[in-house]
Amino acid sequence: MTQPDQTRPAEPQPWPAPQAPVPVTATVVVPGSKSETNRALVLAVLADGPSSIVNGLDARDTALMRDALRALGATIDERPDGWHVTPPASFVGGGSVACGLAGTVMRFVPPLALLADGPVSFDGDEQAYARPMAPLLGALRDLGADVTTTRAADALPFTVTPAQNQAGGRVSIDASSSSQFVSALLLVGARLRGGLEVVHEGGQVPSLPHIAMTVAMLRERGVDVDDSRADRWVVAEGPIAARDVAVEPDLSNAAPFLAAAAVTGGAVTVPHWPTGTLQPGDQLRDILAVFGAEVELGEDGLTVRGTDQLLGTDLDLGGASELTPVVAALAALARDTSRISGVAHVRGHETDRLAALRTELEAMGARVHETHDGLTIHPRLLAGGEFHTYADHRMAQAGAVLGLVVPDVVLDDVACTSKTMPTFVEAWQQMLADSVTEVDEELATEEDVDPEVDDPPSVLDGLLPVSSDESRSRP
Ligand SMILES: O=C(O)C1=C[C@@H](OP(=O)(O)O)[C@@H](O)[C@H](O)C1
Ligand SMILES: C=C(OP(=O)(O)O)C(=O)O
Repeated sequence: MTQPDQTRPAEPQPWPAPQAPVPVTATVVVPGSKSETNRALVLAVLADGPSSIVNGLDARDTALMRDALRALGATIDERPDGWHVTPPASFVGGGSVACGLAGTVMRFVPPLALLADGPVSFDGDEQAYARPMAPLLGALRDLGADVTTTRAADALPFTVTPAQNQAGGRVSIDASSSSQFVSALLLVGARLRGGLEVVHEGGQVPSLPHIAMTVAMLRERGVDVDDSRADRWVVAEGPIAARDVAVEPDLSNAAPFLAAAAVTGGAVTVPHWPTGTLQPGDQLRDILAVFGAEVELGEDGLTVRGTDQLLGTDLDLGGASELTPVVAALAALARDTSRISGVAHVRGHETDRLAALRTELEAMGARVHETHDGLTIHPRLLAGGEFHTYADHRMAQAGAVLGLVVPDVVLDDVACTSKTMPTFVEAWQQMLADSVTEVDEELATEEDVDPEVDDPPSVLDGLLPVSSDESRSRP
């Protein structure tokens, strides 16, 4: 059987988000981190020899990255024991790169074109044309490349024709709309003649933990990076050492599963949660705790237990902005008002996430106010209906969390989760099935110790049919 082409946008798939029949109680294994996988791939093709990557995320964003790197001449052999990456002897131009809707592809790959022997063209999904690119394209021009765009704005689609001298130097950029511009330049910096100094000039750079991840992964490969001053990074010229790596689980993709425990009063464990990590998703431990959940990092992984209180809260998500949609879903189900700040730039993510969240939560009955850099969410009794995902995997995650406790939430498309987790629906359904089994087993154990009960009940026996005009905010 031929495998579906993961690099294409998946056909939209409407999805009635399942309500939780019982408090969600399960162990959920989440696949590898998108951010680590795509950095590991880029660094492997820039390295001084072959590398292997174990537990790399296999999803649309990383399939696009693998194909992009192949278009530049790299060999990536996907074997059962991991991906084996051989860098090209020299980067080849003349090809075209499909970026889909992947920020890491549209930002991390164009600087590699500086090393190519000819022009490289870049295109993406229609929705990607709205994502900010201008600061990075400006930096590539400052490094001698000719960058042409086929639409009016400095955005996708575009072609990068390198100067052929592979010279580095100093570039100044405004990275207030995405940290990925900085990461993109740092990743290639050591391979440019004279290295690279990147200076940010503008408002606050978001997602700083993602830049710290880039710096750490460069240092792990022997690259000298000076990040001792705020808003300035200096990468010394030198080889990037080949390294065999294992990718951590994607902690941001754990968010909806852990949130499921918080909103239903259940308990979800995500195994293999790293005890030291640079993924911003690790902030979920603090975030879920301020919402009132119990959070425990132990040998089995991270366990989140819902309590009978989901509290409103004020959160600056500037460092972990990819969590905004799931956090907004939690806020809409909380007891009182929440304020999310520090995330003005998520207007340039897969969709304008602030507008999308306001629209969808208001349609369900919440009162939501868009601020200059976030959302104020006043919870109300919520009702189901069509929940639009805007081709955004994290909007789909938010809709799934809401659907656990609000009847009749129907996502217009759940297939967009394939961007970073093609197994999302399967994992969600398995989580709910495991929760039911867990409660059935508990009831059976009670029956063992109580001989009066002769017909062991199933938790499903007690499930009330949910009528479409009923709504509730807790199961
Ligand atoms: O470098 C990365 O891997 C990422 C950086 C962040 O981008 P922004 O700085 O644009 O938020 C984050 O939101 C995105 O999901 C992944
Ligand atoms: C912003 C995100 O992705 P991207 O890497 O496409 O920027 C995200 O995954 O939430």
